[in-house]
Amino acid sequence: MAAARSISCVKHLAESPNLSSIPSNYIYHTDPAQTELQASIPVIDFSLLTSHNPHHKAKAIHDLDQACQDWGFFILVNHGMPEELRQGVLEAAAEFFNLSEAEKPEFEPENVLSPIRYGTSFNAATDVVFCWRDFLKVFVHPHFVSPHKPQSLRQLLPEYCERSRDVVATLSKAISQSLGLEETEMEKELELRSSLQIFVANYYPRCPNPEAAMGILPHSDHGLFTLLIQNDVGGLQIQHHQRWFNVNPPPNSILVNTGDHLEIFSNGKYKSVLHRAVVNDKTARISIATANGPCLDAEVAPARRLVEGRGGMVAAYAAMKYKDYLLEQQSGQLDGKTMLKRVRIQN
Ligand SMILES: O=C(O)CCC(=O)C(=O)O
Ligand SMILES: [Fe+2]
Repeated sequence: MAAARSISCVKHLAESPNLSSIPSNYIYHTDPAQTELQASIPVIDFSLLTSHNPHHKAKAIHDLDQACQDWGFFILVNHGMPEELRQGVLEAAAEFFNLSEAEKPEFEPENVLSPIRYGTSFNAATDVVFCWRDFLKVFVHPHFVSPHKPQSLRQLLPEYCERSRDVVATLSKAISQSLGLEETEMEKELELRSSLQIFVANYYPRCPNPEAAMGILPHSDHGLFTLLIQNDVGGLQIQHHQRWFNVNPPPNSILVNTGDHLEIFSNGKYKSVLHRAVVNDKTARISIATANGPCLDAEVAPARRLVEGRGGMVAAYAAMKYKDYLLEQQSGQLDGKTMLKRVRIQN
């Protein structure tokens, strides 16, 4: 059922003929949006993570470990995702946002756990500063749903999401090993067979004052790994050593970032990374961020074998059900890593 009050999307606002500057509730005062710094993000050759050559595989796992520790971000190449599928999903997302204003309200949600959520900003009900962004979020696993239109999205979504989960399954095995655990330990403890996967399409229209607005405010993602693709328009920035860096991924690659639940599971070895999206005055940007987390009912804590026994580390995070974490994080305002700090134990 659609929400009682229809939201006003930023795409519609941006396309109004006389818009020369952004309304004041979109003005972001905290930090300048622009930076000259270009990130040199580590590149991981995905095919080597499943190599039959043990040296190649060990080297790839080592590189992944370093990338997650240093940046919390990496570029995946040789990932096996067909280029037509990547492009097709981006075009299908564009078609969704191009549906008429009369066609989209049926996708407005009742609450933050509704399986299909079309909206604007982050949480328009509570946001103080609005993001220059419209979004579509679809819960695609463990129970697959899809908006019934556009047809192209309905057709491509199952394969895109399944292939993304395959990528994440391989990453989870590699990360288990780089934590010194058995290959399947993460999968078992976090019940990844019923993992929550959310397909998020972001639409950032052209903006008349790009330096004063923000597409998505600084945040870390709640899950384990987010897979990100974009149309050929840049805008993603990540924080590294307290400074913001632009990220310009090579064509045909997938960007991956680590989320809060990887930080918790690894007991702080792999910190979730702060990122945000800036906007521009030339071209609309579309990104697809597929969030891959534990099972909603999993009680997440640092991996048991890391913290148990005599030689174990002290647990730095309290256990919390993923569903409760998600509900709390998504119900408020997007605010850096505030939610993660709530489960962090001050030792
Ligand atoms: O659009 C981007 O590059 C980032 C999107 C993002 O961070 C998200 O959807 O969580
Ligand atoms: Fe994100």
